[in-house]
Amino acid sequence: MILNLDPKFAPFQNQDQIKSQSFTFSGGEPHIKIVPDFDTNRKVTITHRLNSFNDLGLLCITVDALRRMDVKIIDLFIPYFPAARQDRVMIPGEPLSVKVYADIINAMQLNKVFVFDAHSEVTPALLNNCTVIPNYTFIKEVLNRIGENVKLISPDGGALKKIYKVSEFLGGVEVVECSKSRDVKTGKLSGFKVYNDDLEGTDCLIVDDICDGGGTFVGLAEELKKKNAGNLYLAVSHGIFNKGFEVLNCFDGIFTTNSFKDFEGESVQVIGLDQLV
Ligand SMILES: O=P(O)(O)OC[C@H]1O[C@H](OP(=O)(O)OP(=O)(O)O)[C@H](O)[C@@H]1O
Repeated sequence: MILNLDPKFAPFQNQDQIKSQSFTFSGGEPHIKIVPDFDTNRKVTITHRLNSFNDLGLLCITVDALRRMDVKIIDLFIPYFPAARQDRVMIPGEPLSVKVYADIINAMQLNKVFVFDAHSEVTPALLNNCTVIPNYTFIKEVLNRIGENVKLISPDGGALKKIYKVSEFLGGVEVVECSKSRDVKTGKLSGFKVYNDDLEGTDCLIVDDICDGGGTFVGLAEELKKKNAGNLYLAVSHGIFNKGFEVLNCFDGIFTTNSFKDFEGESVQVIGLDQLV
């Protein structure tokens, strides 16, 4: 049975649904009332866009409520894993945030945790019983929309590990490897390299897990344009887009899923996870 915690994010509609109402008390604490009209011997899958500690609070009390109703088997589907990029301590004094979230979720003793296109191998390594849902069907749907005559562009080493698997799934679409460098002291992006000189007129699809401010992709697009690439497209599993879409106007098409939020009316094509999992 499915228990959706975010009314705007409701995948798995073809399965039996548990009714609930969540709200926030005036003091800021989350609360939920689950309608106890279902067979608690059945497995419950909670779906939740868990983007922050506030969302984690609602998840914690929901699991508590289900346990008090004697639900034994609980799965969790959280497409975007918060702080997945804080998967290493770069300088003393920083937290290992991804582990903090993982430890709290592990303490809930869930049956399975499903994450969509995890940022790195650290997230599934830290989470008990974690299954990572790959981005293959998402990228396949993007190619359905833009055509298959493109090269897949991997922005950096992190993306590279995954993009060859995407290519294999798609029947061997060509991959172009790239790298980005950061200033050691400030962590700011300082340069990009594209390891393919034969891109004249070639349509390119940059594939990555997250677009946050977009600096990675704007910088890479400039390098691709220097090589006279054709149309440029961007596909990211998790769209944060904190600087909006104006900064990304070098792209002929931007694609994401609704793992983080909805982006209604924005200059991005959102492919719902309900179509992909
Ligand atoms: O839109 P932006 O603000 O440019 O951020 C997007 C980039 O950030 C993440 O990688 P990150 O640089 O954290 O990769 P790393 O873990 O390999 O350092 C993500 O995988 C993208 O490549």
